[in-house]
Parts: sequence; C-alpha cells; structure tokens
Amino acid sequence: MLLHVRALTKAYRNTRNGLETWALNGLELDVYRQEFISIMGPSGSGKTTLLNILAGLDRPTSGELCLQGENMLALNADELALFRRRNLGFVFQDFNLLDTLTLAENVALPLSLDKRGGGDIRQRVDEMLHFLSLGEQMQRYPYEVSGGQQQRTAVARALIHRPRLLLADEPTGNLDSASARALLELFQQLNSQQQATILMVTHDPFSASYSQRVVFIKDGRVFCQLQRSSSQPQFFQSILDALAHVEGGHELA
Ligand SMILES: Nc1ncnc2c1ncn2[C@@H]1O[C@H](COP(=O)(O)OP(=O)(O)OP(=O)(O)O)[C@@H](O)[C@H]1O
Repeated sequence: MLLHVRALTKAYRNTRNGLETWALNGLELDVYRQEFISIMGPSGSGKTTLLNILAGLDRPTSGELCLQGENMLALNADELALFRRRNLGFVFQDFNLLDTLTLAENVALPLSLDKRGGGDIRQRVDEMLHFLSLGEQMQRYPYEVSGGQQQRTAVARALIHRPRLLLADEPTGNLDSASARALLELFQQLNSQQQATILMVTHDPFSASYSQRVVFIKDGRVFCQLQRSSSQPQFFQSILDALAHVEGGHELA
C-alpha cells in the first residue's frame, strides 16, 4: 500500500460568524502502488481540500495520513517540504510552467533544486522529453508550443524526480479534446510502463474512464467506488450511472 488515509477531517471556521464548515468528514482512502485512480464528486464535496492535504499544502483537523509508511502529519515544515519534493509530483489544470525557462529547463527544475550534477540532469531530462514526444521542442519556451505540449512538459517536470505519487488536479481542464485524450493515454502508459501511481481529481467522466478505479466523494467522505473491469467505453457508462446516484444521493449497492 502506498497511501493510507484514515478518518480524515478538515474544518474551516468562518471568521465572520464563527461557524464551521466540515470540508472533510471522516474520509478513508487507500491507494495501492501502481494504481491510477480518479477522485470525483459534486462541487463542494471536498476534492480540493483532500488534494491540498495529500500535497502537504494544508493540514487536516484530525485523522491519519501515511505515504509509503511515513506519517506525513508528524513532519515539521522543513521535513514536509523535503518529503514533498522527493515523493510527490504535481500536475495542475493551468500547467504552471515558467515562461522565462525553456521546456528542458522547466523539466530540470526539480532536479536543480535537489542539487544534482549537470550531466545527470541533462540526460534524465533528455530521456524524459523524448519519452513524452517533446524531443524537438525542448529548447523552445512554453509560449512557443501548444497547450497539449505545455501540459506534457508539466507531466515531465512532475515525474523527472521519480516521485512515488503523481497528484493531478483537473489536468485536462484546459486542453482540447484531442490533447486531453493524448494526455490520458500518456497517464495510462506511464502507469503501466513506468509504474507511476497516479491520483487524479476530475469533474470529467470521460477523463475518469481512463483510470482503473474511481472514488466518488460527497459531503467530505467516500460515497462509493467503481473498479474498472470492462472496456473504457463501458466504464465511462458506469461512471455516468454512478454520478447520477451520487448527485441523487442514493448509495450504490
Ligand atoms: N478556505 C476555506 N474557508 C472556508 N471554507 C472552505 C475553504 N475551502 C473550502 N471550503 C469549503 O469546504 C467545502 C469543500 O470545498 P472543496 O473546495 O474542497 O470542494 P471541491 O469538491 O473541490 O469543490 P469544486 O468541485 O467546486 O472545486 C466547501 O463547502 C467549501 O465552501
């Protein structure tokens, strides 16, 4: 098991009226090594809160959170920053590349932060960009390539230090449908060929249908889950059916 989440809660207090909102309310989740899972749920169900806590950007009110057996909640700020840099990779909706750096320099950034040797960095970046079919664009700047190529660069940057877990927040949100499909196929390939463990938050049932398991959350806890056992189009249909139940409030059998 890679990620172990138990009885996770997060309360936000409204400073004006003192009332508490329970964004997470006893959430339990296990993620196994080399899984590709999606998190779905209605607006306000707690997806972003969960992702921020998993990313070490926010602390829960209570609960347990272990990654690779390490209790993330026991780490101090410096230890947590190092733990995040070593163990986690992030892909966001809006790519978050630095416009003053080339694609290759953007991808090298996490390794430069870790003070690795230049030759080692260049070789790893080169291999990664070729694997993601970006070999010809690597000396260009982000504004000189397409949105799909920018997002693939962001994936390369997220994976260059071989994190244990890749966290993706609506990664297809700003992509046209062809680039979205290419990115999802890339996630599947990274998952099956490079043993990447991927946790993706998405509103989009089509994107979710590329993963192996979909966890639906509602009111800050897991409402139901679907494991893929059929073709992608059939799984897509099952996800649509489950979403109707989640929105309607009836737990699946
Ligand atoms: N900083 C905050 N202060 C107060 N309440 C918050 C804060 N962040 C989130 N909440 C509340 O916590 C609940 C969960 O929010 P969260 O953003 O995690 O939901 P979500 O599932 O990501 O929603 P969406 O799909 O709309 O992005 C909501 O009721 C939200 O209003």
